[in-house]
Amino acid sequence: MTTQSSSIIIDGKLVAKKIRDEIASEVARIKGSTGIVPGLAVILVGSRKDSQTYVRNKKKACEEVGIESFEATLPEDCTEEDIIKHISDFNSNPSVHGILVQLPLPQHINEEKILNAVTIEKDVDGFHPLNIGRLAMQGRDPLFVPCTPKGCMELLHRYNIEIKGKRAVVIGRSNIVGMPAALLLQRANATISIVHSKTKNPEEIIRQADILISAAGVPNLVRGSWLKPGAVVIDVGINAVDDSESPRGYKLVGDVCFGEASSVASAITPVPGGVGPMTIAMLLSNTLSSVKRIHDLK
Ligand SMILES: Nc1nc2c(c(=O)[nH]1)N[C@@H](CN(C=O)c1ccc(C(=O)N[C@@H](CCC(=O)O)C(=O)O)cc1)CN2
Repeated sequence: MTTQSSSIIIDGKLVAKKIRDEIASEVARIKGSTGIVPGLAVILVGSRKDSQTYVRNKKKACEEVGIESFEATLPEDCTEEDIIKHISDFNSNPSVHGILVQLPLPQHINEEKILNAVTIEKDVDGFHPLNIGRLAMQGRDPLFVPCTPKGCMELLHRYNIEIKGKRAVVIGRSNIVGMPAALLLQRANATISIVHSKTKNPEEIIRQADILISAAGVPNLVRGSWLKPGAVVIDVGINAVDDSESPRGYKLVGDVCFGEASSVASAITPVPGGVGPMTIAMLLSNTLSSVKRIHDLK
């Protein structure tokens, strides 16, 4: 007889709501005691529907917690200089405590040049090379940690999942998720491996994971049989697949076959409703830390 266990579902939507409520109280306390209103500036280039939705959701989340939002929307064919001009204005605007440039940028724009222009003190996305460099170094601390990987770590902490001494595998090595997620797990004293598109026998490495963070962007890549029984699975993938039954014509699925994995893992994040909502909650959290640091508030 085989016993089928089922895993704890890590509810990112619920945790993100709790964090937003905590941030709203803090923002109200700061406003009440100092009159300072935290401000977040978002720069959107082009007209990608998904980016427009994320930016709209960021503005709405700011509004709900009492953070003032600033926005610059630029056309697809704008120049790097146009974007940098807006960044410079926000860098020197004392009402703005956080600045982000929504990614991806159009092909003709040099992402590195743009991200380097955001002052490190307001880099609430944590993408500036100085912040990433500090994250990678022993004994140094970044001013900000990228939001999605920070959200993954927050979920592990809030569900009391021990990281120290565990074997952690990260699938994907992107600058915005995979690489910083691996660095954060290492800083939390896990032993890490990174699996990527050129890795030989990825299943063999993934099967060793006590904690798996998948950020591959490939729908249903990870099968239940690839997991170590009892592993904790954090699925960062948000992949749209055709679905004629959905009004949108598509549905969102993760990198991990949820049905198979949930009978092997001890805990797992769903898609949607897992890591995604944590990204925006962590952005608000970084903006709150920024206003506190800039104004030397407790
Ligand atoms: N400058 C940045 N650009 C991008 C980032 C980022 O952190 N900074 N991350 C992603 C997009 N992103 C935020 O910008 C983001 C992605 C997904 C979600 C989310 O809540 N997803 C939901 C599903 C939403 C849906 O139904 O469509 C979920 O997973 O439950 C929030 C933010 C790339 N660009």
